[in-house]
Amino acid sequence: MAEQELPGVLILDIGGTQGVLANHVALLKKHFCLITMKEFLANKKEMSKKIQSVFVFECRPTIDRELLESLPNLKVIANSGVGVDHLDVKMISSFGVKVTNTPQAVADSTADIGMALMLASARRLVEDTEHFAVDWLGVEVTGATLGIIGMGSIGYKVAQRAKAFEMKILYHNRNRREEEQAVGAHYCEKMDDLLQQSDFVVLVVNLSPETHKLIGKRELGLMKPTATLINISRGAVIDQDALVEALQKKVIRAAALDVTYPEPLPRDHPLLKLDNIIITPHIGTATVQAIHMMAEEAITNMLAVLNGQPIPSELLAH
Ligand SMILES: O=C(O)C(=O)CO
Repeated sequence: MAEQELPGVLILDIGGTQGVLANHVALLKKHFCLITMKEFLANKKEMSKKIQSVFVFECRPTIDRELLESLPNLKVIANSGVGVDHLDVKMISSFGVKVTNTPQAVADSTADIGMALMLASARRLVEDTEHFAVDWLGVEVTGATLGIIGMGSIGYKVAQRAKAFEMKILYHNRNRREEEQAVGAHYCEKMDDLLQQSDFVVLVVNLSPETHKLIGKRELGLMKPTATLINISRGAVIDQDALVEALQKKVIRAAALDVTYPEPLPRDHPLLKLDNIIITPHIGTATVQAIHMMAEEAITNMLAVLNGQPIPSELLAH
């Protein structure tokens, strides 16, 4: 098929690294005529009619009303990544445009980062050796109690991994999950119960008005002084000021965060001055395999919308 016959996809800010860009571009090119933001802005009149899909790389760019108004043939915005807190799904849906994400593609790599952070914090893998020389005892993950807040596809993958570590698994979720039995997870209807009982608490919820600052001073105060808080969801799920205070006063043992707000943190941020914290730069999906699968899942979603077929991962406006 000639390139001009393929449906047009506007690609928005495909992340930072050339590796990501090349991988996504190669896959997208098989099915779409690629239009960059630069090309779109240079020739809006012609390009706007061609564009039927927008491909968004993870949580970086947002889509505003003005862009939507300028794309009369737009049918789908495909987010590459699971979190869509950067997109106003309700507003986008009001234009008759579908929004999709990639929950399957990100689940393993993000769960791995959760486990990596838990182990690194528990066994103090990234502390400087000078400090380590005087105080080197970590804590065991094996047999400890893990509290998972948010049991979606990533939370469940964390539970599967934790089972292999013989952890006692508690979870809190909007709904009880049938799969809990397969991983031996116990449902805590009240998040407070989970916070009080867990040695490690991992946050895997979507960011929404309900989960914004879900973990604040009160919740940190409920946790054991020996407990560790791990965040692989979105930074704003934690009240960061409260976390700084809790870590300074040793209200909890430690924290390990793959996500913060903002990202990255300013160099003088108080979280960066603590020694009982590990911070990684939002690398939940930063693997060759995940990036590839995310593009594939996003493409499947886009093609389903354009071909009028059932959409595997559609997000509905609430
Ligand atoms: O998929 C996402 O939205 C992520 O942030 C994974 O880390």
